[in-house]
Amino acid sequence: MKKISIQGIKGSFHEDAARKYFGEDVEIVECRTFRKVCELLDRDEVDGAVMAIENSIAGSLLANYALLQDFHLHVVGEIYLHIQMNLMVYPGVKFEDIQEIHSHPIALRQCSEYIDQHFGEIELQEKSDTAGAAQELAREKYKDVAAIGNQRSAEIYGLEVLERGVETNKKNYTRFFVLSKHNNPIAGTNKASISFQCGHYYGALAKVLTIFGDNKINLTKIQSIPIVGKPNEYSFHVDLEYDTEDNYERAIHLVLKNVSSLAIMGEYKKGDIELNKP
Ligand SMILES: O=C(O)C(=O)Cc1ccccc1
Repeated sequence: MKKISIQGIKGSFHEDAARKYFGEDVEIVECRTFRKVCELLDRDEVDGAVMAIENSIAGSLLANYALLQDFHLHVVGEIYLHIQMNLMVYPGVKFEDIQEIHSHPIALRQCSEYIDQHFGEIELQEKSDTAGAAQELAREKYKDVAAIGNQRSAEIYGLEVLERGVETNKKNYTRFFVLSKHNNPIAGTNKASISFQCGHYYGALAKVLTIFGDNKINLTKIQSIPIVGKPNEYSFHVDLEYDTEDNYERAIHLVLKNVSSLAIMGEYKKGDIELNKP
């Protein structure tokens, strides 16, 4: 059975993402940090990893972009997960008993309107993942704490869901990368993630972007990342969608002549964002 490392514990949104991509037939390997996720992959102790890279509300996880670069990992796929949050308690605990809410900081932020409306100045505790908050609540049998997380964590840790859909914005998606240490090219790709640096002269970046446009390549994301040790210099991480691999290869060939360095992080099949799902 394939082993897939994730940050956080079983029940987290990372497990949801891994299951959406790989199905039930994988072993989830829990890691405390994203660095550990990459280390296990680098040491060939797992076959793949799933890592959040951006959220439609909170934005990019820049530290994860930096890890991809440091560990030279390959992006072999992507997953968009519709994030729905639930307010969960130890069975029997009532709404009026809740004195604290525990969850991942992004989850707390995404539910701030609901929390403000129903709990006002309640104490919020940040945990390293939503499922970890749920597990601790269940283990310690807290009678005055609620956790915020997904349905899977409520089921695994035996919590009662007091309210579903407590996220402020219902169009809340997180994008995850599927990572591999080894690059096994697949046929029929239509998306790529690349990273490049260009010189400090006028029009340098514009020239690169024009090449993509001229070759019918659709840029879906551009993210600048500071280069450690080189203040005021950045690398650009770009996601590209293409109709034909020929167009893509021609564009990359031309771009190579206009950048100081370029790395192809991966070519893969684009994930379905399912925007119209309820
Ligand atoms: O804490 C989790 O369950 C995670 O997988 C991280 C996360 C937190 C909030 C939204 C999406 C992913």
